[in-house]
Amino acid sequence: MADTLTGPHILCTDLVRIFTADGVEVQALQGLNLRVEPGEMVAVIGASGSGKSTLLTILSGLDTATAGSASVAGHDLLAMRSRERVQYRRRTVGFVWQQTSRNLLPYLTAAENVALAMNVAGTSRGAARAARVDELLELLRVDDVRDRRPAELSGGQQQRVAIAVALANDPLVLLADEPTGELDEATSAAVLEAMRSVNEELGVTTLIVTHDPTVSGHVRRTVQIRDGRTSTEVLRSTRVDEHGAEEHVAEEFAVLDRVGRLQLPHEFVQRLDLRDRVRLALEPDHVGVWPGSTASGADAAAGRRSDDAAAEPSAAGLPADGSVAPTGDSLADPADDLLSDASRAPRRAPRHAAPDDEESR
Ligand SMILES: Nc1ncnc2c1ncn2[C@@H]1O[C@H](COP(=O)(O)OP(=O)(O)OP(=O)(O)O)[C@@H](O)[C@H]1O
Repeated sequence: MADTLTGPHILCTDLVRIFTADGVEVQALQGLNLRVEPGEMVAVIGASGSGKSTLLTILSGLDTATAGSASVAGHDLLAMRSRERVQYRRRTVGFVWQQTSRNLLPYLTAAENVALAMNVAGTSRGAARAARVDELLELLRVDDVRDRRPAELSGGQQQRVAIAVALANDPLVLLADEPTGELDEATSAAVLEAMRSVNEELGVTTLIVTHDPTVSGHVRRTVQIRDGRTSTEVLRSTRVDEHGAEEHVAEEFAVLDRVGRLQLPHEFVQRLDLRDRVRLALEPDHVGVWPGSTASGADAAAGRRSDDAAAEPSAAGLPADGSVAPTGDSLADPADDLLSDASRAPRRAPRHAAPDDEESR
């Protein structure tokens, strides 16, 4: 299928990957939804075992999902035949892995590694290829070590060269799996900044998968993955206040899937002792959620009136459009057993727009 510049560059819908090991099924991805627009730079962050590598392996064309759909730059990853897969991996996407040995050949210099990627894909020759190698090494600020082999480079230089290799064939999408996993904090920050400037200068759509929460400080959008699903998102932006001063703002949102499911943040669930089933109330601009498993929870919900706008410590309020700003981790699937006829109580939507002092972008 031809590449496309219209529509999302990454689109996963209800993506499922089930592994079977020793007769036991493991659901690594449990209906994951993800949409990344052209030119975006997004970090997917999650704890160990949450399904990050499984997602990236599918997006890179090395594995296929059990169910659902996934497309990258117009390529349907579940329907792709082997010939298209080869072209896809050579030209449409570029990869940066955590281990240098997976990114670079040890017996080639930095410049030769970049040139090899073009040679394999047959994308350019002669002077054009040499010029492209120079351009990429300069862009990644490793032109001064172009004639060194990987073992003669620092960890940060190795990853910069790896990024140059990944970009050699001008991919539409750059996929990175823990690209800073083996680097110290300062070097990680420098490599992430290099990826950010590549994203801005070349417009390549970039997806970074990592367990490192500090990566979120280098991207505008962070998607949290938990138990094989996307649970929350943080969007960072810069606003100008009424005095003309710039402030960085981070807003956190719960992710609502196609059928209306969301994961309540773990801290909300714990604070209100929500379990088994909860009560819901639809209000003009939000949805209220109350503990439903005890008589006192039911009574509390039933006793509230819709003109009571005071803050109420035993309920969580969610705007009807799902654009809430819950914080922290989330639990899987609390919405499956929701009761729909709860009594009503309005609540100020806890929309969260806190100034962000970190070096947010
Ligand atoms: N080939 C496999 N066979 C069986 N189970 C697997 C396989 N690959 C992954 N899993 C399981 O799927 C789940 C998700 O694994 P995955 O590697 O995607 O997580 P991750 O978020 O990348 O974790 P980490 O940060 O530790 O690499 C885990 O429970 C893992 O044990």
